[in-house]
Amino acid sequence: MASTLLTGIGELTTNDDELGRMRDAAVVVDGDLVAWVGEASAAPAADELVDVGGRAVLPGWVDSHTHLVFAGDRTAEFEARMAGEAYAAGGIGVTVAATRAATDAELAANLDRLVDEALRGGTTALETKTGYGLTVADELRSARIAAGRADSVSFLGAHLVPSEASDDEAYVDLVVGDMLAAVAPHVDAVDVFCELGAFDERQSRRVLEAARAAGLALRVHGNQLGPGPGVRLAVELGALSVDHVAFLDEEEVLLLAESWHGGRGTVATVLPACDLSTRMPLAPARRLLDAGAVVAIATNCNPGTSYTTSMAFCVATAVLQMGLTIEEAVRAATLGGAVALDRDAPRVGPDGRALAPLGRIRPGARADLQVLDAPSITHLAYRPGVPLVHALWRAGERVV
Ligand SMILES: N=CN[C@@H](CCC(=O)O)C(=O)O
Ligand SMILES: [Zn+2]
Repeated sequence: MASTLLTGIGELTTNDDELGRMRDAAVVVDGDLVAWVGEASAAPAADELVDVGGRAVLPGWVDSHTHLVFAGDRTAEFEARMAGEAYAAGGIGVTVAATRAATDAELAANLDRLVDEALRGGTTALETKTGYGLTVADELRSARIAAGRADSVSFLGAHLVPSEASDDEAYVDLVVGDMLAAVAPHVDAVDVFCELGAFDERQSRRVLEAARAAGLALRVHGNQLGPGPGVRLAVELGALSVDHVAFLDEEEVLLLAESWHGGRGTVATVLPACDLSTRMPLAPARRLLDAGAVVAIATNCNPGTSYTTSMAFCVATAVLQMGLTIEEAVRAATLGGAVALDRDAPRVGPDGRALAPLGRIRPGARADLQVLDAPSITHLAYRPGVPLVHALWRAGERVV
């Protein structure tokens, strides 16, 4: 692959502690990596030159929480919610029925459609989950379909106890037994919906401990619909992230912050579009940042609680309604997501291939760059709802 010099960058957000937010900058992309970052006047030569005309450049979005393997939609449920109905975990069952009835090709096509939609909106890396199959065969095909189409795949067999299960315990036995064994080769993490109406603390612990024993990373859906044990459990077991975190007391905020003292802790992932779509309180992202927690912003794209792939919408909401500065929100939606996926540093993939770090623009990082049709990242919140992706590179390849 030839090298490319991006020059004429009016504002460059690197997320790098030393490089910071630069003006009049240039970036060299070589193969799938960033090779050089610095002042435009000092840029080296490259095979190809792209002048971005004073526009802002930032890392591609890293969407660390989506549920994209599904069929059907839940428009009627959404309409009823907007007319005053409350959201309940049981709605997941509607999507489970539609997903089981779909062919592999239909599930793959829907996933491709959403990944492509996300890409056009500036998302260059994403995690997705199983969780709408809930049988060994349907979770396995969900994991297989997701693998290779997402940067990270989480097994969410513990999403809901399906209606055909004889009892909750028997279903958890299946999740930690045959289901986990079947999907493990295709996923890198295990997630659990730890919430009233889904899985309680003891059941969630069983799932997470089995995941850990299988050598997989842990994630938790926690404290979404009310106070609960999700955050404490996630921190105690060293989960990479606990997501939703809408209902937190001060102790839980501190626990999340302190999890980073002396090593890698648990990322608090906020899902602003989901909070709005379920008419729930917005997660206390400001309080979390003030306490020193590591925060990620993700879409939680799914047909029930958050049917959007737009990270830009989530960033704008975080700024306009959650009290984050634009720089904090952009960092949470790029580097924050990378940390939640444990991809903020070089890693080795399951096949032994080197995986370049995500979420920063600096030498050695994966060349995931978005060029905004705006002079600064401020426009992401200043002009909410306006599609601002002017150009996009993913792993060094120009895709927009
Ligand atoms: N909370 C659990 N799972 C999804 C909702 C899934 C659904 O309602 O279909 C979420 O993250 O919001
Ligand atoms: Zn979710």
